[in-house]
Amino acid sequence: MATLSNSTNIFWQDCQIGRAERQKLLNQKGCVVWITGLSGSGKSTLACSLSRELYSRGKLSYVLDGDNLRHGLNKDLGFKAEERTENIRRTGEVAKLFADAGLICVASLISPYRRDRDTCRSMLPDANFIEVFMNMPLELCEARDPKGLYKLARAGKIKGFTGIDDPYEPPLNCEIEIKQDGGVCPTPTVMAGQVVTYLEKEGFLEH
Ligand SMILES: Nc1ncnc2c1ncn2[C@@H]1O[C@H](COP(=O)(O)OS(=O)(=O)O)[C@@H](OP(=O)(O)O)[C@H]1O
Ligand SMILES: Nc1ncnc2c1ncn2[C@@H]1O[C@H](COP(=O)(O)OP(=O)(O)O)[C@@H](O)[C@H]1O
Repeated sequence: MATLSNSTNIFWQDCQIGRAERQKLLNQKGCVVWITGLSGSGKSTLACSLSRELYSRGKLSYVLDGDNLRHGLNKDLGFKAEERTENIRRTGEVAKLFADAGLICVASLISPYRRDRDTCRSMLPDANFIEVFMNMPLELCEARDPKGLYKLARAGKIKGFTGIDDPYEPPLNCEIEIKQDGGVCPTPTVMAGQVVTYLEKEGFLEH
């Protein structure tokens, strides 16, 4: 990774129209819904379903998907631990800006390391960071394998694949946990409903 020098002599610039005004306009409160879990656990599926459900209620959201960000903003980053850390940090900073814009920002990344997720949490007022853990067994994710990546990882053709030969650290204190019920995965609509219920209860869907 390139070493960047720190900026000096910089000053924060305030503006008359701020977060409060934007939130009033949108009749909602900006926040970050951070979805973490193994590849294939259903992060993108939940993110899209949630965004659709919020849209149908007239609420503005924006999805930051790990795979998509790696096509642009984070295209210079690979999957070494320090590159994942930088990937999460940058995404956290962007998510913070979206939340400041008044949007419900839905970030869906594996984000395998607890410390990196906690760093993003610390960028926002605590209640505004909602961590959603896709608690799906590795066996299920591997059986789904929609991109064939687990197969490649098992064959040793991808090194450092999360859950196979790179660690995933589950959250210790997440706000929402999505898991199987009696061995059955909830449908995308039910998963999204669980998050919407939380957002509603915590007052994010009104000003
Ligand atoms: N080594 C390795 N480990 C894990 N995942 C890998 C790897 N190589 C490629 N991929 C693909 O990259 C997607 C994960 O990108 P993320 O930005 O979410 O990863 S991370 O948060 O930085 O760990 C992930 O997408 P999802 O399957 O949607 O999670 C994979 O498709
Ligand atoms: N709740 C669900 N019920 C059934 N299949 C699901 C569910 N969530 C995700 N899937 C399927 O599992 C696969 C992986 O989902 P995806 O959202 O791409 O996971 P991730 O973003 O975590 O890699 C996809 O084929 C998707 O259709």
